[in-house]
Amino acid sequence: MTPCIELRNVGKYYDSVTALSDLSLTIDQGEIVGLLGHNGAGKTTTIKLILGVIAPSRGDITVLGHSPRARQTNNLRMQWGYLPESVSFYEQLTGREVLEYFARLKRIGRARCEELLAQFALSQAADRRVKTYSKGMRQRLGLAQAMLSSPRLLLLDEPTVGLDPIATRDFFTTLDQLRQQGTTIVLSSHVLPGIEQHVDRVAILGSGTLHAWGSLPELRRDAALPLKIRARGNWPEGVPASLLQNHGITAWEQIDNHLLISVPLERKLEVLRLLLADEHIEDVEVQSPSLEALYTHYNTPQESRDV
Ligand SMILES: Nc1ncnc2c1ncn2[C@@H]1O[C@H](COP(=O)(O)OP(=O)(O)OP(=O)(O)O)[C@@H](O)[C@H]1O
Repeated sequence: MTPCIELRNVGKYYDSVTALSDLSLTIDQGEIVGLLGHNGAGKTTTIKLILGVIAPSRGDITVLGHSPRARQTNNLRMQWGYLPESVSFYEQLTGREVLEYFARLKRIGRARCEELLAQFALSQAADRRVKTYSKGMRQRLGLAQAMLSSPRLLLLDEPTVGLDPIATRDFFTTLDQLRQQGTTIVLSSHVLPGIEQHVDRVAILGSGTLHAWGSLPELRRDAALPLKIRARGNWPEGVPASLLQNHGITAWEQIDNHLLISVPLERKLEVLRLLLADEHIEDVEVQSPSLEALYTHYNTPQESRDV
């Protein structure tokens, strides 16, 4: 597959501040990539470097085969969508006027604006001034602006900030649809819930350094965090030692008629077989390490990791 974005050993320094150091990523066309990290991790810097708004201090960046700062990229950039971290608009303009203003800059017709106003539930408020919009409405207007050109590449900096749960869900549904149409999407976030099912790969950044890069199954394998198995059973005299202890499984606790077991990934099937062979078991649930657990793991210094 042709890469859409390539960063090779990219660093960005501001005097004594290292915003990003030695970042290498290859992002394929049509994938959704999450840039995750705390405040100051380097997410916005990465997005600005990909956009060509700032130049790297070292390393190389190519977007669709060109340097994002090369002159021939100007036309290509018209087909990219970008949502900055803090969206601000001309407060005196209406939502429709704002969108039409950006549409004119990108030589896009009004029909597309109407389509996006409807898609982001702003049609009814389209003739109200932006200064009367709630935070969520501004964010939705920003997203509509980013999607004006039906972009092949969409860069979104903290897109779900200010969105309520329904708007967040709708937003991710839109991203899934765009991915199906071949759009490459890079989104930065420090809000993890909700992202997991929608990203193909994540880059976990901390203090300008890449801590982890891969799909969630890859990161789960690499992190080797234990699985949680939750079983419900009806043992008349408590959980018998023969069920787990006698098999060397010690990380478990019983709360009423629930068993909470922590096992290494490679023992999953063995433990499931043991549980399913027990006549008192009524239900079994397996929980893979969540994105939150992986994020915490990779943001913990290696020497302090408890695995
Ligand atoms: N123009 C600049 N001058 C000096 N330092 C900068 C500049 N831009 C970014 N930095 C520093 O680079 C580091 C990374 O910043 P960046 O904005 O990329 O982080 P971020 O992950 O997007 O954080 P946040 O979630 O808070 O937006 C921070 O320490 C920031 O202070």
